[in-house]
Amino acid sequence: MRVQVVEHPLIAHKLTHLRRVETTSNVFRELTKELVTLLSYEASGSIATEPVEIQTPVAQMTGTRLAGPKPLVVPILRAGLGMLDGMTAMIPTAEVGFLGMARNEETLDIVTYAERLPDDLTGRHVFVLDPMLATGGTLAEAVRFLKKAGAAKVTCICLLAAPEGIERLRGEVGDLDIELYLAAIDEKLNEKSYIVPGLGDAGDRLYGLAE
Ligand SMILES: O=P(O)(O)OC[C@H]1O[C@H](OP(=O)(O)OP(=O)(O)O)[C@H](O)[C@@H]1O
Ligand SMILES: O=c1cc[nH]c(=O)[nH]1
Ligand SMILES: [Mg+2]
Repeated sequence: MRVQVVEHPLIAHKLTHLRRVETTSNVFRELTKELVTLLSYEASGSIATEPVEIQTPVAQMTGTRLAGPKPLVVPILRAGLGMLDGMTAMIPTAEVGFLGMARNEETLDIVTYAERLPDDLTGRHVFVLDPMLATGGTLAEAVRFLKKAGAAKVTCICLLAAPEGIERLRGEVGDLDIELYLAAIDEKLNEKSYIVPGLGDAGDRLYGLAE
């Protein structure tokens, strides 16, 4: 499993603003979109391409285009939905599927309450979007599900991760062909399994419940 923290001054600046308790939902949504756009540049580095013959106004040349099958972007509802626009801005031809997953805040069990994906994922490069990798339970479950459905490669894009979550992911699905791109790895999880220092509940902050 490849793990890369994308280091860039704009990512560090925007992430700091995102974390601040006084950042309102509308600004939080805008920053999330901008951060995903920056992260997706790195995260799409291994996307498959093929040569294409084109004519410029001056000459014929061999250019490059994305190879089929189309990449599939899968936000994990709810919070992952906040990352979708930033990603499709960069890969407008991608297909989009949805996984609705929530962790029970008492037991930390993962409930998959929605699934709307293409029937056959064979050979597909899937980009999973979820801002928070805390205990890793949600992402491990999502990766297992997508791989079982035939995905050839899974690239996960998260804003923040706890070291405990990365280790769990490595232990449970690290032998599958997966990559993880992050804006930062934080210090630890607290007693409620929230990321410290983190940014709080990403879904609540995106959709106004934290204000
Ligand atoms: O790594 P884990 O310990 O599994 O926690 C991470 C999950 O928690 C959050 O979602 P949440 O369950 O709060 O659902 P929401 O997006 O609807 O708020 C987050 O968006 C991840 O999906
Ligand atoms: O810190 C955390 C952990 C899980 N989910 C969140 O939204 N935030
Ligand atoms: Mg939540």
